[in-house]
Order: sequence, then C-alpha cells, then structure tokens
Amino acid sequence: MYQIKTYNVISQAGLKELTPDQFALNQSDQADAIILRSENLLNTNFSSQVKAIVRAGAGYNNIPLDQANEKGIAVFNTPGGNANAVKELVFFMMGVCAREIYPALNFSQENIGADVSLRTEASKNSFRGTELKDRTLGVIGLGHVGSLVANLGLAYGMNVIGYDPSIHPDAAWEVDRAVKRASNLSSLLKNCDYLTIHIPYNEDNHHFIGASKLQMLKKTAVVMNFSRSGIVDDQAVLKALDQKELKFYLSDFPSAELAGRPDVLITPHLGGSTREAEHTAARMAVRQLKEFLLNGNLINSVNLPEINEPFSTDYRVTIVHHNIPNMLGQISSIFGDFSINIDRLSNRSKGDLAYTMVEVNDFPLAKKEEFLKALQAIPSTIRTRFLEHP
Ligand SMILES: NC(=O)c1ccc[n+]([C@@H]2O[C@H](COP(=O)([O-])OP(=O)(O)OC[C@H]3O[C@@H](n4cnc5c(N)ncnc54)[C@H](O)[C@@H]3O)[C@@H](O)[C@H]2O)c1
Ligand SMILES: O=C(O)[C@H](O)COP(=O)(O)O
Repeated sequence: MYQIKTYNVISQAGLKELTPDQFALNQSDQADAIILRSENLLNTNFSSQVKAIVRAGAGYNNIPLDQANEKGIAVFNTPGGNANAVKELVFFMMGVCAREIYPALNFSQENIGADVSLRTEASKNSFRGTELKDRTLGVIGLGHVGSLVANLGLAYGMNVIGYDPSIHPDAAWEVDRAVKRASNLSSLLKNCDYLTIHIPYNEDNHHFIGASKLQMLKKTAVVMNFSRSGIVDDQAVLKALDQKELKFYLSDFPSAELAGRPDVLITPHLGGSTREAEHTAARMAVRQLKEFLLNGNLINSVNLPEINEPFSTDYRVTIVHHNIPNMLGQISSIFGDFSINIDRLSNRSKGDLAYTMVEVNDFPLAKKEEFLKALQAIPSTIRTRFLEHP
C-alpha cells in the first residue's frame, strides 16, 4: 500500500484513479509520494520514505529540486495540462484591456437607472477601445503555453513574433510557421504592442523583465505576465507606468505595490484554474505517479530521464545514481554476484543524474535485502527500488 499525501485542491478526476487497494490517500504523515499544486515546499525536509513529488501543473519552482536530487526523489510536472486555460485567460485579459471593459463594466453597474441609455450613449467615447487585429504580439517562451498563445494571436489577425533560443524540437513543431522568429530579444521588445512571457521561474529568469527591457518597449505597450511573479520586476513596472513609459500591465500574480491602479489588472493566479485544466492536470499527475510507483517508469519527470517500458518480467530493480562512468559495470557485477540473470537493462541520464532499470525473471527473494544493500553500497548509488510485477 502506497501512502499518498496531497496539498492544495487536486481534482477528483485524477484522485479517483488512486485505487484504494493500492493507494491510501492522506492517511499517514509518512508519505511515499506527494501530489501538489502551488504549495511552497521549498523549506520542507522530505523523509527517506518519499519517492516521488508530482506537480499537478506546469511550474515546479515551489519544489526543492536540489534536495530531491540528493535523495533520489523523482519530481514530475504535467506539461501542457493547463496550457489551454492559460492561453484563453491571456486573450480574455488582453481583450479586457484593449476594449476598456473594466471601466465600462463599472460604469454600467454605477449607472443603472431610468436614463441609463442616455448616459450610455453620451459615455461611449470614454470606453472606445482598440482592436487586436494588426497589432504586434511578442511572445517570450514558446513551450506548451507560449506556442498556443502565439498561434491564437495569428488567428486574431495579429502580427506575432516569438523568442525562445532553447526551444525544444517538439515544441517548435507546434508553432505556426507564420509566427516570426525574433533574431534577438531587443528586436522583439522594440516592435511589440503586447508582450507576453511564458517561461519558467528559475535563477536565470529572475526579473527577466526589468527596467532595461521595459525601456526598450514602445510607450504604448502592454506587458502580460501569466508565468510567475518573480519573472517580472514589479518595482520596475511600477516606475515605468508612473513615468508613462508603459501603458498597461496585466498579471496573474497579486502584489501589494501594484494593487488599485487603473493601469494594472491582476487576476489571483487563475491561469490554470478551469475545471478542464484541473481535471487534466490531476489525471496526468496521478497516471504518471502510478506508472512510477507500480512500474518504475518515468513520464514527464523534471529531474530524471524519460523511461517508459512495458513491465514484461517478474521483477524490476530501479536505481537512481550519479551520471558517471562505470556505474553499469558495477551494477551488473552485483547482479552477477547474486547469480541473477538480467533479462533487460535500460539506462538513461539527465544532467547529473541517471536511472537504470534492470528487469529479471528469476530473483532470490530470500536475499532481497542483502542484494539491495549491496546495490546501495555502490558509492554513486542514490536510491534503489525493487518492484514486483503488479
Ligand atoms: N498562471 C498560471 O496559472 C500558469 C499556468 C501554467 C503555466 N504557468 C507558468 O508558465 C510557465 C511556462 O509554462 P509552459 O508549460 O509553457 O512551460 P514549457 O516548459 O513548456 O515552456 C517554457 C519555454 O520557455 C523557454 N524559455 C526558458 N527560459 C527562457 C528565456 N530566458 N527566454 C526565452 N525562452 C525561455 C523554454 O525554452 C521553453 O520552450 C511555467 O513554468 C509556469 O511557471 C503559469
Ligand atoms: O504552473 C502552473 O501550472 C500554474 O501556475 C497553475 O498553478 P495552480 O495549479 O496552483 O493553479
């Protein structure tokens, strides 16, 4: 029985797939695995029992990856699971801004009365908007979210420029060929009317949009941040807005300093908060977790390599280890020492870590603990698991 702990509201559409004969949900503090959304676990010290942490969503900057790597904990996210929801919110908010919808709605609320139609006609000029068609949309980051945003921009008749120097080849296939590739970031910044950022928050991307980049924008530009608060320097935005060097800021991340301004619209981190996105992300999270706990497969892990093989033998031994030479030799020789014949061996690496999955049919179960101890004693082994065919 695997103990699963959840944080935040995880959709039942996913959780119901954790069959009670194999998984106990929130019944013990000694969790084998954690499923979460935005809960900040950066200061959490995980017990040696925790084998996996699954982010039902895209951004995993709330999970301490260094600690996970040290302890051989597999960390997963659910890429693309909520991307459509973010794309739709970006365009809703762009429309709200372009068409002066917020002050217009306030006007209607405040002027409900007999002569409302008269006042409405007289006030129309105050709420005259602009169209998105023929405006230039700059998209930084063309992954799961950014590619959808860029393509929808084209459908709106916008001129779309994209920037993503390390785009994944799979992601590049998703981007419409009519999206222009910015040769450098400054050419994108100088030309766009709307700038939207869809990159992960990490050390490199802290305050990615700050004073110097804001200064390159047109004074009439609108900046949109539906990625993470730390990616945009709010103080620099505030200054640019005050000095009329920026027209509008749309963000999904509330901040005290930006609150209450007519040139700022902030949603309370709602990008992934649709029923559909929450269901999809939770289902992906649970399915990936089950594959890992029951079969040792790694699907959408952010710190370990992808490996997804059918479990066709009686047993599997999985080893998380440092990505260094001669690990396979050392691992195989321990199998040899215990006279265990290897039916299949898969080994993949990602950065400094590697994952080896060894499949066997005949295994001396009486010697299991001694065998796992020998594997664990290899200096660069981080974590071993023994799995029986489910
Ligand atoms: N507001 C929300 O509710 C919400 C929902 C989903 C995702 N997000 C945020 O959006 C981010 C992106 O999500 P995704 O699913 O598209 O991720 P993704 O990994 O599919 O794509 C991110 C892209 O950004 C690119 N990139 C990284 N650093 C860059 C840089 N400095 N300049 C240009 N490109 C850069 C990468 O090459 C990659 O193609 C997530 O990390 C998350 O923080 C927010
Ligand atoms: O990174 C994400 O997936 C989004 O920011 C959504 O976060 P949430 O699951 O906490 O709503």
